[in-house]
Amino acid sequence: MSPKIVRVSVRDVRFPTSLEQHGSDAMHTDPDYSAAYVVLETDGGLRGFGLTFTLGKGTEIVVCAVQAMTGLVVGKSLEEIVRDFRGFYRLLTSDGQMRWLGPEKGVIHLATAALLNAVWDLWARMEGKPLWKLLVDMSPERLVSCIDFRYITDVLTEEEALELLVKAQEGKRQREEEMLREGYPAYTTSCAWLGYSDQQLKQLCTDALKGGWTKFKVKVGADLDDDVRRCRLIRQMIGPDNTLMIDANQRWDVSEAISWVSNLAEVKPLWIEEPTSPDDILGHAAISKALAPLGIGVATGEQCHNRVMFKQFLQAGALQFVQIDSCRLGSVNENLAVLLMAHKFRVPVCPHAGGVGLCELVQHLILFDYICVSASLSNRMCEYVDHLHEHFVCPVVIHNARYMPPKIPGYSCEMLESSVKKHQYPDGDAWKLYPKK
Ligand SMILES: C[C@H](O)[C@@H](O)[C@@H](O)[C@H](O)C(=O)O
Ligand SMILES: [Mg+2]
Repeated sequence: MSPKIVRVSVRDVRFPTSLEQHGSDAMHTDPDYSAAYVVLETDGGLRGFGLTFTLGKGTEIVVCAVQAMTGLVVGKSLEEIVRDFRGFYRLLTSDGQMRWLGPEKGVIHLATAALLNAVWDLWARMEGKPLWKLLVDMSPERLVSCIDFRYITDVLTEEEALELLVKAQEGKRQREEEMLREGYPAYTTSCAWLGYSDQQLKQLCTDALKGGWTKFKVKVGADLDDDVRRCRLIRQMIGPDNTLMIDANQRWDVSEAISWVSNLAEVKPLWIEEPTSPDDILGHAAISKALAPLGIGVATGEQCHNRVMFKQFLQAGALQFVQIDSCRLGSVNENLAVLLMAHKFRVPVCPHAGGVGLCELVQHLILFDYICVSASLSNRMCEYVDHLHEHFVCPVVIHNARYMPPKIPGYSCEMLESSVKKHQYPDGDAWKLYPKK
């Protein structure tokens, strides 16, 4: 008997990370890492856990959006959902009235992600597998049946997607064993948030180097002199052979981005991330073209709201690194579409992670990408941020700067109930201590 979803609960959970400037960047100066946290309850007692990531204020709006959608989920059995997962994805994203609030972007899409992440978690638990393994063991036919190809068939048809997946079956077992043995390479963003002092930067960088990290991302974009000083400092500490990336979080206009980044070329960044508006595809293309001679690529995706946007970024040659996000796109379903398009265009995927729960979630997707889609580690790495893992039942495991594949069934985003209770906004005990925003 397939479990039937009988109740959906959603809670507003916030962590006061802004107190210590964790997560700060040129546009988000005081983020409180937060989540709309969803629990699906079934008649058999099995539960599914999902979330979408937010920065504090406004999480209550996402919670409301999830509540508005629960009628589409309650009463469905897991079997009914996954038998036609594409249809279920469409049901959530194409409701004749609610789609007006998106479509497939903004708050309503974040809510879709939270709900669908919980459904995937439920499915993986039901099968007794971690999500990445559920995906790895699925047939190519089953995988493509989860994807909504609407609006992307000019670039990727279902038949082509199937072909790509069938081709990538070769060597799959060896890659799975390799991942279980060695893990997936990661980079760290935790050393150089914008609000950290030079002293902190140095200390965190020293610790990270000791811990085996070789790839580092630095926040830039508020003040050029500060950026030059901070980036030189980090480059000096990590040496010429380690990798450095910079991230401006959408701070600049197009020409400003080109000149600002040219001024930082001496520190040899592999990429500039989110140089300008996340919606400006042609702007990113112009930046990519201007920076290519300097050997600097453009990375973006954490605020790229759907597969249609990614399609156009790829068509326009506007990015050289695709940064999928487990909570911005419509969960695994839409991420599968983007992984396959990126593979077709031969653009490496380097997922966005961090926040709260994003590392836990996205590790599954990138493991699947390597084992079953890209079959390559060249120019690829997954972001890692060292905050808030202690609140999860199955936190990520990092060894030698690599994500070790999770072994426990599910999608890894179940939080400890004690943490949820304590950080629930606005009544949790934690928020009795901290000033409310
Ligand atoms: C507000 C957040 O911490 C962002 O700064 C963060 O997601 C960042 O862009 C990243 O790439 O990790
Ligand atoms: Mg970023």
